[in-house]
Amino acid sequence: MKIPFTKMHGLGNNYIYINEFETALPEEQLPALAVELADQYRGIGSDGMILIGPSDSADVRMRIFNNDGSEAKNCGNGLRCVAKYAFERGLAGEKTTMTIETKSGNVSAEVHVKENQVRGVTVNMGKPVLKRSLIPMTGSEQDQVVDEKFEISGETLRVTAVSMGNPHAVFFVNRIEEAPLTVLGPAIEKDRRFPDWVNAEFVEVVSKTELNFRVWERGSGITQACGTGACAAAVAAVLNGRSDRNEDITVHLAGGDLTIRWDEEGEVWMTGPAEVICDGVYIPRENR
Ligand SMILES: N[C@@H](CCC[C@H](N)C(=O)O)C(=O)O
Repeated sequence: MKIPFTKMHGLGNNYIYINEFETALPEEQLPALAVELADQYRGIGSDGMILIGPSDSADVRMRIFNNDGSEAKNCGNGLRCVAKYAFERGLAGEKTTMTIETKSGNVSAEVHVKENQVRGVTVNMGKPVLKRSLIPMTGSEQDQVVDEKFEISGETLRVTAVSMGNPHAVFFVNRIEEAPLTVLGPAIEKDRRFPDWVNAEFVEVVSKTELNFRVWERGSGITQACGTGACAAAVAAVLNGRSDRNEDITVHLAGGDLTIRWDEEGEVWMTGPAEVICDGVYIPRENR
């Protein structure tokens, strides 16, 4: 068996995309395939695998697997890449605004096209979920987790928790260079207070409209960018009075910038790039 694929990235957050309109993959093999593809030595190398397939409720469906094989419910950088792929390969007709089904609900994405190529994508990421039990996070009965004391590995931090369909723990730091990504990232990710584990984000507030950002992703470790994480960071900045609602916030990630806005109606908007790296055909290990 050979698997046609496209490698794409959004700000360096790269996944192997497989078109399920053309290629059927056995459900039980998906986690292992994600791990195999992501292996930079014997696979292709990536932060994980994303499937683009038919949907009953939207133009296309996205499924995302991290590089440890776990399946997540949402992926911001993935959504922009899926929109670009669907537009350029005619999966959503000629629509420049399309709907995408995810495991956390449907979203809409608008592609910005120049000379028949998608140069950027704006996604309405929907409303953030702030209720503690839905993040999910254990703890006191407090309804929302905003600037809450969080002790871990002998350090005392303060956490704001936001779900963008997937869970995020946001920690503000004074200087992004000092973000304890490798020291505390793995411990936060699997901390028992987050029953589904969590993506850990460190954020420096440069100004009300500018944030520096670094991420330790659940299931993938350090990545160059996390779209849902950038949305969570902007929401957390507003909840902590460090940014304003309805204002564009530029989030500087390791791989580049995203523009995030949490509007008056409660919707979070994300705008940023998406790029194709290459198309290819993968030969699974067992078939070599
Ligand atoms: N990189 C993604 C998020 C991917 C899933 C995440 N690691 C999780 O397990 O929730 C993004 O751009 O949002």
